[in-house]
Amino acid sequence: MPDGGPAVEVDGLVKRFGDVEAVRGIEFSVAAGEIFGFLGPNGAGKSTTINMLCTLLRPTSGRARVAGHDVVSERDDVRRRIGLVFQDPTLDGYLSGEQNLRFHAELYGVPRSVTADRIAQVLEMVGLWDRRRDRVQTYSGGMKRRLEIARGLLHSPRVLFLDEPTVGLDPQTRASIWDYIRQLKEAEEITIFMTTHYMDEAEYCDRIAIMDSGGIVALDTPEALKAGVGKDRVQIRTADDEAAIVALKDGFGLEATVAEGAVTFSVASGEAFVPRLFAELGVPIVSVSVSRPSLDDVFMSFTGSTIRDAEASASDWMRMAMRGRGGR
Ligand SMILES: Nc1ncnc2c1ncn2[C@@H]1O[C@H](COP(=O)(O)OP(=O)(O)OP(=O)(O)O)[C@@H](O)[C@H]1O
Repeated sequence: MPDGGPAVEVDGLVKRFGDVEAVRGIEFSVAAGEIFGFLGPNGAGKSTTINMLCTLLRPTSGRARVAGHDVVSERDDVRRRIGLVFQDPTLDGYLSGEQNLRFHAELYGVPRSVTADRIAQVLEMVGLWDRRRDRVQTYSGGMKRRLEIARGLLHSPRVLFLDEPTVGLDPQTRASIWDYIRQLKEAEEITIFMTTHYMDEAEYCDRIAIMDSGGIVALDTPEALKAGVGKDRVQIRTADDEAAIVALKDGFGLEATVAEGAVTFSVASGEAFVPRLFAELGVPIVSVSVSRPSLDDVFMSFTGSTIRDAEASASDWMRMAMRGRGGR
């Protein structure tokens, strides 16, 4: 990558599948050394974008450069400089962890003289050195994912693409994978481009792009995105929720609903609003909590649904589509 150049540069990138425009002319760049997160509901176009950046899919139009090289005209240069960790595991279960890595090193032309050291280094980094001689089929889900990350790093890529690196793992394993990702950023000066469905994980990214219906609808740091929502979430427990909802509407012009067992609404400067609420609501308040906007609120404000609702409706749609095809 030319010194100081962006790790990923995308300009007017489009991908069409027949009538479906999966990616509609997106534009962004990722600086070297960033952890960049891609968020969006199912079908938003995230995988299609990543696949184009990884040279696995040819763009319909537009341009993308990864690690300083064009993904179409300099495909092999891009491939040598990227690491991939995708959702579908591609490890060989009959081989040991170490053998899997050795095989990959040969495939990528890692010089023989450095292979052993490099394998030891990445296995140590993901905490699998002690299990290196065991067959991969005896590994837990989390260990397999860690081995995949080690493999993605073996040839010292400049950009590591991670597609849902922690999906399906328990919270503890997710947390440890994130520890590795952060260590990695420190140790290898690598750029990390990832997709996730977990909002708490998106918080760890330096910047986030939210994708919806083939376009990028927001792109900024998690803090700036949250600040952009501009409103705090207030939840009150009251003696009479129905009366409180009416009083909020009539007295303050606020739309409230019951969520998580509490009357919930959004207001600018929530903490400053609370004294007024106690003084003027006219319905006894039992307790109150004020929270800053979360990335969920950001996602909601740009896509009109929570990421969980978006997933639920996508799976409902899939079910309906299956029924429509007689796949009941
Ligand atoms: N090979 C393909 N042929 C036809 N349509 C496709 C193909 N791949 C993706 N699509 C369509 O392109 C759109 C974007 O899909 P994509 O997989 O990129 O979304 P996504 O954001 O990665 O979703 P998910 O979170 O489910 O992986 C969808 O409408 C999808 O049906």
